Amino acid sequence: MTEHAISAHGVVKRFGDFKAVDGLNLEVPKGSIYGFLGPNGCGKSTTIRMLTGLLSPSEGQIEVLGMAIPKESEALRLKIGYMTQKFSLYDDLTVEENLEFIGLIYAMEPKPLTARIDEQLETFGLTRLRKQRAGGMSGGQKQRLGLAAATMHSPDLLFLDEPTSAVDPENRREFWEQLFDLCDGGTTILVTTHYMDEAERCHGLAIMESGVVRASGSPETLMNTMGVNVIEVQTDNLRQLKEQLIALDEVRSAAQLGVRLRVLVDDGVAEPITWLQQQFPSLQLATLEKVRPSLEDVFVTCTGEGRQ
Ligand SMILES: Nc1ncnc2c1ncn2[C@@H]1O[C@H](COP(=O)(O)OP(=O)(O)OP(=O)(O)O)[C@@H](O)[C@H]1O
Repeated sequence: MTEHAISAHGVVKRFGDFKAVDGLNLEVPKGSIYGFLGPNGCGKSTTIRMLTGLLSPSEGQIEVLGMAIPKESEALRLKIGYMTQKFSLYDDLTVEENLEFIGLIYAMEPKPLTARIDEQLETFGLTRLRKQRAGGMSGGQKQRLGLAAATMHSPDLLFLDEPTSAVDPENRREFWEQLFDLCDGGTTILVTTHYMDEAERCHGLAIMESGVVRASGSPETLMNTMGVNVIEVQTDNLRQLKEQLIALDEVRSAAQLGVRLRVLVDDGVAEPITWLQQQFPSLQLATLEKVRPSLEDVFVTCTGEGRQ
């Protein structure tokens, strides 16, 4: 039996008449990196707040690290780390003072605290910056400090809410290396993201829309079972063709990528290339190729973003 760091069943969160989360079921295996993907406002942050015990669900059961939430939230707090979207450390304190402050909140004794600060500075490449005020750091450095702070007390489970929204691709890549190091050390990580390349790095994924999980599984499984074929078309007048394509019921989405149009056709259509050429005879002369689905294809297929 797989041990789960998080199990949630039938979780609902209402704000007045509005359901921000509507019947969420979630199983996150221990020691994995699990991604939450979804458009703005789909309920990712609300879900994280419930899983961390900061917000009580209106309905449903949540168990995190074997504890019933929100009942045992107080005990859970010592075992989890939470990095929010905004840098929530103190701009006027130096890097090491910020870490010291967090350590004191967790009631760490002076000697282990000093040793842990040194260790964290080293792990997150901040040793040279230890006397630097946090307010003067770059986006990438702040994010590393945020992760160092969130893991000061060596949590078993780490929640990261869009941790890389303010950093460049190189720093994002480095950040993910650090997440895999943490994961190797046994930490379970739940991360929300808008970036498909980040989602693809996760062991498991849930794609949310309007408070509902539309699809979940490993990135590979999601890509292999999404129920569409992906055809790339190279021809003239792509803009006009796109409009005509998305008017067809069998076409879930058509998106331009440079000189190509990426068309998602329901897999109920047995021969999608022949079918497209039958719909638009001018495509007999065009280049059409069936390609491997990407996670972005999965995303547009299950969130309906493709028709917008
Ligand atoms: N305290 C609240 N009171 C009322 N509505 C709320 C509250 N918190 C969140 N919502 C609403 O619930 C929905 C989900 O919000 P949430 O912040 O969970 O989305 P999200 O997926 O994290 O979005 P983003 O990617 O923009 O952070 C939104 O429509 C939001 O306006």
